[in-house]
Parts: sequence; C-alpha cells; structure tokens
Amino acid sequence: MRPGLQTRRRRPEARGGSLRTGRSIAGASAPLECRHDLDANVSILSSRLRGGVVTPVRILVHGASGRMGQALLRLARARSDLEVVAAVAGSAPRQRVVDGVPHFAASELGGVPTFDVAVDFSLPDGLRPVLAVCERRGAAFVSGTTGLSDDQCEALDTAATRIPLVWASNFSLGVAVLQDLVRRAAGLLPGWDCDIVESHHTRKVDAPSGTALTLGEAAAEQGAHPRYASLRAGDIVGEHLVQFTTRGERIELIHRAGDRDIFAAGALHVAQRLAGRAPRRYQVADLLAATEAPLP
Ligand SMILES: NC(=O)C1=CN([C@@H]2O[C@H](COP(=O)(O)OP(=O)(O)OC[C@H]3O[C@@H](n4cnc5c(N)ncnc54)[C@H](OP(=O)(O)O)[C@@H]3O)[C@@H](O)[C@H]2O)C=CC1
Ligand SMILES: O=C(O)C1=N[C@H](C(=O)O)C[C@H](O)C1
Repeated sequence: MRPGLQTRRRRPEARGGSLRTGRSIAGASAPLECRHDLDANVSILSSRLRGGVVTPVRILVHGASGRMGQALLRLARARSDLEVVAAVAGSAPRQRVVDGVPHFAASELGGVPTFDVAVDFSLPDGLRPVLAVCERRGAAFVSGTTGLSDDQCEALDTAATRIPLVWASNFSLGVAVLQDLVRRAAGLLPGWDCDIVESHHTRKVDAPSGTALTLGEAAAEQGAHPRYASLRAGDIVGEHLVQFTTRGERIELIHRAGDRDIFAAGALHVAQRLAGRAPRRYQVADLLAATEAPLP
C-alpha cells in the first residue's frame, strides 16, 4: 500500500445533513421543489429590521484562525448583507481586533456580542460549546465540521428542535450534483462494486472525509456497499472519486475542489438565508431554493 493511502470497508451510519437537491442543478435531473415560504420570509425580514432599517446578518465565525475560517472572514468582508461580529478560535488570539472584528478564544464564547448565526468550521471538540451558545441565544447554526461522533450528530438533531440549523459535509454546488449522480448511478447498477476514493491535504485529521461518507450514504440508499480509500498528500483542497466497477467496465464520477472559497461562499450563502428562520434542521438545498439571489 502506498504511504498515505488508507483503505477501509465501512457502511456509514445514517447521518443528517446530506445535500438533497430540490431543483435541477447543472443538468442534474432530480426533481427539485422550489419553496416560496412567504410567512418565513416576512418573519426573517422583520428579524433583520433594526430601527426601521434592514441590517446585515450578524455572523460569528467559529474556527476563525483555520484554513476555512480565514476564507470565511475574507469573503464575508466583501458582502454588505453580512457583518462578522465575532471571530472565535480554539486558542487565544494574537490580536484582539483584526479588520474591526473582535477575536475570542473558545473559552471566551460566553462573552461574545449578539449574533444572528454562527458559522462553524472547527474541529469536533469545538462543536458542543458553540452549539450551546447558539441555543442559549436563540441564534442559527451552520456547520461544516466533519469527523463528528454519533453523540455530536445527535446533539445537532436535539439543537435543531430549538434553533434553525444546517450541517453539511460539503458546501459546494458541484458535490451536491455529484451526490445526486451517485445516487442515480447506484440505483442503475445493482451488484456493481462501489469504491470512493478521497484525497485531501496532509493536515486533514478525519478519514474518510465527511463528503466521502455522505456520497457513500447516497449509494447505500440504493443498495450499494461502498468501500472507502483516503489519500493525504501535499495541499490538495479536496477530491472525491466514486467508482462503479463490474467485469469488463467501469464508471468514474469525480469532483475536484481547487479552492476553499467554494465551501466558504456556500456556507455564507446558507448562513445569510438561515438567520431568523423557524427552528428545524434545514438542508442546503432548502436554502438554495428559497432564494432571492444566485450563489455568489
Ligand atoms: N463542509 C465543508 O464544505 C468543509 C468542511 N471542512 C471541515 O471544516 C473543519 C475545519 O477545517 P480547516 O479550516 O481546514 O481546519 P483548521 O485546522 O485549519 O482550522 C481549525 C480551526 O478550528 C479551531 N479549533 C480547534 N479546536 C477548537 C475547539 N475545541 N474550539 C473552538 N475552535 C477550535 C482552530 O483554532 P486553533 O488553531 O486556535 O486551535 C482553527 O481556528 C474540518 O472539520 C474540515 O473537515 C473543510 C472544508 C470544507
Ligand atoms: O478538511 C477539508 O479540507 C475538507 N473537508 C470536507 C470533508 O471532510 O468532506 C469537505 C472538503 O472535501 C474539504
């Protein structure tokens, strides 16, 4: 076996947060429903009216010093409909205020200013404290943190009875389409081998990736028995190959992410639309469909 290549046979547990497309995206033919939720939109708008003025959605970025956190802070700065009011990392910040944004350590979460939605790309250990703050404050929660335990996944389900919440293993549009293609291919190819190979940078701590597990769930829903292989090399942002093989033929479906901004932009887009909604667990596609503007 090559260094860095781990193989693993595993049928993943059912987890929430898989991306379900509700309308046709980029040629995918899955029927997608478009929701025009007038009452919800009125309530969201009124929640953003302060002093008679529509104000930006106030965001807390959790995992702010990380690769994703830095992308979120940079992209949020460029949006007038979002205001980052707190940036939280695991350890104490070297600078208390950066570009006008107050920075906090995770141990200081209780003292962060009022926010509408927390956007979390941290590590599994960081999940419960930030989720608890969102629940206490009635704020929305968007998370892309992967490698969560079953208990942590259950904590998300419980929180979603009190606050609006989205967890997704991947916030890119391309992976949402890939998931749909995998589901359909698995349904059309009973008995074929299904193998998922994911490649990421050497700093990634979880394996298989959250996206690989989500894609595997989509295949397993159709009766496939996916196997997983993980490669850690250099600075690969994220690649997922789903391969269906039988005697004499093979189909390969692959997504390559070349830039973390695709994930960060997707998460900010979702956060902007989640703030002020009724408590429940939302899928990314719910918020893509309830749209005034296309993905940035
Ligand atoms: N769903 C998606 O689309 C994507 C998901 N991800 C996932 O996002 C997560 C973060 O990825 P990445 O940015 O590369 O990771 P990094 O290691 O670069 O960053 C992790 C961040 O989390 C902080 N952190 C660590 N432990 C805690 C804690 N206990 N409480 C609060 N904050 C903590 C770190 O702070 P400090 O450095 O001070 O410890 C740092 O700011 C991973 O789970 C990754 O798989 C990544 C890309 C896309
Ligand atoms: O850690 C990463 O970098 C990524 N993690 C996510 C995952 O585990 O699927 C999404 C993306 O592939 C990048």
